[in-house]
Amino acid sequence: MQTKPFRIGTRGSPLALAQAAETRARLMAAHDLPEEMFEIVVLSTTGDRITDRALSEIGGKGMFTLELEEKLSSGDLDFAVHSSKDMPTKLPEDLYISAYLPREDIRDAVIGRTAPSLKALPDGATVGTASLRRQALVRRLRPDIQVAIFRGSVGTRLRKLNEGHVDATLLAYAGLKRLAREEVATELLDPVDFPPAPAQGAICLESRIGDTAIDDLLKAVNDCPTYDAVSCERAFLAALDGSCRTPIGGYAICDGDHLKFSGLILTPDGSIEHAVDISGRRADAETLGRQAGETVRAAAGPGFFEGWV
Ligand SMILES: NCc1[nH]cc(CCC(=O)O)c1CC(=O)O
Repeated sequence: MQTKPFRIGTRGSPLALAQAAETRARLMAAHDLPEEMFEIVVLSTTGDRITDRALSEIGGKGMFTLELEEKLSSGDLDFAVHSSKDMPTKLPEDLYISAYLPREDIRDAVIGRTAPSLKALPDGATVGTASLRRQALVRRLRPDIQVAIFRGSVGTRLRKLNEGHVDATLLAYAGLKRLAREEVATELLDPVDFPPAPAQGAICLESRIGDTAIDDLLKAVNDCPTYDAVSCERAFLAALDGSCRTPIGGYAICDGDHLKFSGLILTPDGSIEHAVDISGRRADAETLGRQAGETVRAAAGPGFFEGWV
């Protein structure tokens, strides 16, 4: 029996800490363990330190995970808690995603200052976001809207909005809910015309391959529909080479043994897009995601992924 506390790795942002606390609470309940059996170890990542540039400029996704993964590989952590959306599609060879917690709401929220919805924003309004996907999807609906790069924690972004730098900002509703700030949302965007980022709203747990004691611990809190849906979405991203430089949206929904996936890639100005819809057996979640990725990749042609940074 384990007597030392399990070491849970997390970033230090308020959202990351809330997610680590939720994970610990679920594990305590699933295994009837006291809080002292879990030590939350906070690490700062490159993505936390560099907040003045778009993520696509500083190298994209690994920026939020690298430092945690190094400490997992060296055995200094037992597992790490991540927003699945921030995970690169390729993981270090010795690590894997061992569990997904039940998914939160997948939608993006508008937090409007001068108007409540994207449609109602004034002509030429400015929306703050650093996400290429959100920029492209906003411009697709409202080509007159200007985009301002907006990074930092959820709290920082809400503060910048309230200071009047922009008319509105966009955030994952899941993050707002986990921070008990959902009342700031003025519009929830329908995934059909505003597809979320692959894996949005899902917390994942990453651990060492072959660490059976940790597998047994984490398996108890895994949510199978989330696992299949997010695996499909990540396979879609991987097939598109998931660079942060291409706006990509997509979401899978499990319905009994079935899974439906809708994906979209678009140019940064939202003027050209390629969409895909696919459905099949949940057991084939990853294959379906990969096929969807290959389908839009072929439809777009090689030139689509070049020509901008
Ligand atoms: N990179 C930031 C990030 N990573 C995960 C979330 C939200 C929570 C989630 O999607 O699980 C956010 C903030 C946002 O997009 O508003």
